[in-house]
Amino acid sequence: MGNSFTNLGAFQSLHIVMLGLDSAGKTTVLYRLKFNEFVNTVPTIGFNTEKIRLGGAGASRGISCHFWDVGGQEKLRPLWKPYSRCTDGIVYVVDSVDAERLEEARTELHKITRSVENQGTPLLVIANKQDLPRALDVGEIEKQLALSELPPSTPFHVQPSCAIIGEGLEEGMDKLYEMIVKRRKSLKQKKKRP
Ligand SMILES: Nc1nc2c(ncn2[C@@H]2O[C@H](COP(=O)(O)OP(=O)(O)OP(=O)(O)O)[C@@H](O)[C@H]2O)c(=O)[nH]1
Ligand SMILES: [Mg+2]
Repeated sequence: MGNSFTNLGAFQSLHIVMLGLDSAGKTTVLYRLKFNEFVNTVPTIGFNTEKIRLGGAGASRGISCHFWDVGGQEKLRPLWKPYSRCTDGIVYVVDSVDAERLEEARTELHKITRSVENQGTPLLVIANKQDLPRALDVGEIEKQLALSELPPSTPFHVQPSCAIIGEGLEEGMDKLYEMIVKRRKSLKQKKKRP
């Protein structure tokens, strides 16, 4: 017997794209989720992709995801749009210490969520590097990224994390998964209506 969450997980793999400025910690998050250990990274030129079965004890446990982690350097950002097309969810990783570049992070995030193909796609913002002194808290990150100005159709959650030790990542993926399931249910109901 399964509930609607496990049923969704049994039949398909979720397509998740991971975006964010260079050095935010995307690749560290990717390999943390994949191997449950710290992997020393180099800047991503192009993208990394991994199929990952989520762990933890929450709603997303056992769910298969196909992650695309796209490099965040400025010259690579034109890749973000094609990689984020028709995904089930967007993970946007932010360096919570890099206050100077939060405005840039905000501009890029709003560009991607405004794109027609991404209307309604659930968004998980990872406020990463919370282990460092002077890391901005979730409320401040939410404000600086102007999340209240995202398109009203975009469900989002902000998750504090430290990708080095993996803190917060499972909770974040649970939230993203719950938003994805909710969206699928409402799309299904809309289709049923005459
Ligand atoms: N202190 C701390 N450092 C972190 C954390 N997450 C990642 N880092 C470090 O931040 C640096 C950049 O991490 P990456 O994962 O390579 O960043 P990225 O977002 O993939 O960067 P690009 O590939 O250039 O887009 C590395 O030195 C990581 O070890 C964290 O939670 N805390
Ligand atoms: Mg990378």
